[in-house]
Amino acid sequence: MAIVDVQELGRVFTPRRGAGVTALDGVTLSIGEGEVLGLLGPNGAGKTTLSRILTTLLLPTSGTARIGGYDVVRQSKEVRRLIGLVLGGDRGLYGRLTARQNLLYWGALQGLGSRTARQRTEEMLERFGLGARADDRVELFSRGMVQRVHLARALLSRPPLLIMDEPTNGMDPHAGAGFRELVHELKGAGCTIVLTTHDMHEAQDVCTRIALIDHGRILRIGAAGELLARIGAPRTIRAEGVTAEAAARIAELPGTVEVTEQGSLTARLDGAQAQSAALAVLVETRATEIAVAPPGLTELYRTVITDREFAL
Ligand SMILES: Nc1ncnc2c1ncn2[C@@H]1O[C@H](COP(=O)(O)OP(=O)(O)OP(=O)(O)O)[C@@H](O)[C@H]1O
Repeated sequence: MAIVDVQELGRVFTPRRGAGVTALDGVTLSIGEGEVLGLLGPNGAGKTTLSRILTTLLLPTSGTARIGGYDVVRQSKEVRRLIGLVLGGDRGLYGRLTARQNLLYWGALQGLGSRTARQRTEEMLERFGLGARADDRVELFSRGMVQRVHLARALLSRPPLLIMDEPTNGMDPHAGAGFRELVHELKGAGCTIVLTTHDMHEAQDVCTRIALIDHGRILRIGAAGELLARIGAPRTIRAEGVTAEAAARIAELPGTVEVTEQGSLTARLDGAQAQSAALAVLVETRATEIAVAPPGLTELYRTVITDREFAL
């Protein structure tokens, strides 16, 4: 059964003056129970807008979204009981309150009852390694610690659906790995997760499906393996000790998409023929550390999302 059902969802931001911005442009999407759906796309693609509508923080201007059968606009109270929201960065916590106070306060807002709220707060502080700093004000925490408080808060009411907007933003590699373990664990417990991230490795590791979004539209949606097979994304060959002549020969092979050289070489190659030819050149010219990497989400992303001019 679908826990999230989105039909032709749209959101236009209309400023007082000037043209409106279409942040979401007719998104249709269904998410089954126990899925982990990754939302990937460039800055300004519409991912946060979609998350905010699903969590009832923002109204759509067209279309519908239902969570557990409840409409996010007309039945927002029921929807809020089903979701936990994890935001990136400093949004959404009370800096002047301690970690423990933030969790207790949130538990009260969720109507948990003081005994349950206290019990779960202690559980969460322990689980996220916040015990030693539980009575420090959150504004004194590092970004990674703030993220752990966010996660603890979202899980306090044990919601069946978690919406996470860049939850690992600012986490160190250890905390990031801990986060991925947590997602696997939650998935095992039947939790459904919508995860916005710019981290392709994280998405590939934890997501059961990926939605690539740009200009407010879903461009591709499916399991990473399926999407990769469909587009035939280029493979990457890396090598060390590559001569300038070898790099030039590889750059000229039909099927070479890109060659970068910085003492070592990285070539993106389309098709088996280009790959074999490049390997032959590398072996012949005695390159070392030759490695072929299968296409991953980075290649998918680069193929589907057209380059944008970098604009601030
Ligand atoms: N309150 C707002 N008023 C006007 N425009 C907005 C508002 N919120 C978002 N937008 C615009 O809507 C578009 C989509 O923004 P959104 O924040 O959803 O993107 P995103 O995919 O989450 O980007 P990022 O990866 O940078 O977080 C952007 O063009 C953005 O400028």
